[in-house]
Amino acid sequence: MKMFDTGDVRLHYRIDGPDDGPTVVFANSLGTDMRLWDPILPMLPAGLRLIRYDKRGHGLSSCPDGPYSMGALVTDVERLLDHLGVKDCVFVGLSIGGMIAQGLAVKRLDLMRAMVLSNTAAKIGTPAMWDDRIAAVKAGGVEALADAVMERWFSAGFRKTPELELWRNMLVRGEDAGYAGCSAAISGTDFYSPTASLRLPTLGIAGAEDGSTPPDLVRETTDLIPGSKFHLIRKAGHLPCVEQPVEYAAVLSDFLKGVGHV
Ligand SMILES: O=C(O)CCC(=O)CC(=O)O
Repeated sequence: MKMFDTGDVRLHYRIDGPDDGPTVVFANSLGTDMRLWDPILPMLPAGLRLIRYDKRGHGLSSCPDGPYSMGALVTDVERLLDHLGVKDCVFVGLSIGGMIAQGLAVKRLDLMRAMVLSNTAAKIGTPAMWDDRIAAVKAGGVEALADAVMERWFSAGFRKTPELELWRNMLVRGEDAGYAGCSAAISGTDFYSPTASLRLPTLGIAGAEDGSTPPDLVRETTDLIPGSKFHLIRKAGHLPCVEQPVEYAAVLSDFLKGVGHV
């Protein structure tokens, strides 16, 4: 467990693997922390330097007053990667983490060899939808949204398993202000034009039962980048790294090999 003060926020991060290994950076979704990646990391090729962090308002990172902007979320990870001397990483972002990936690629392509846009899009939802969600969190906390979020995050099959409770706990025990702050950042983001200008190896991953970023939406964003690849994971919702970790790790490992990272 490590902490880095960017000047604006204290970010909790963790590094697994050798200091000199090819670097893979993971950015997680709204309402989750870095444990989102626990199911897949043991299945990735040995020798990688795996960097995870909790974005502002999430996990063990500090929770500045909101609302947040996408620019601030991108700058947070940019400063962390500069602090760690990262260059040439593969950046894996899920949902809002995938928006951060797009923003970072536009701003600092020198940091990235390739990116994975998992269960994400250039634009997610509408400002009115996010306003309603932020108002609901302010009135009743994230708990007020939790049952609906579970329906979007997980397939019907997974929602019947005892493991669901763990992920629901992660969501509702997070900071309400962090959830609302990051919701505002998503609301204000439309990356269609900047993402279409990107030229780097990109893999899109979607879950067939994703109620937040359905496969067509993920594909539309991935297709903005010429030469990108796309993979659909069946029997999974918004968090396929949780529901189908073996397939997710295999697809990611193949991509890492394809871009010469292993
Ligand atoms: O998961 C994210 O980062 C944003 C997309 C979303 O709204 C997830 C959800 O449906 O709760």
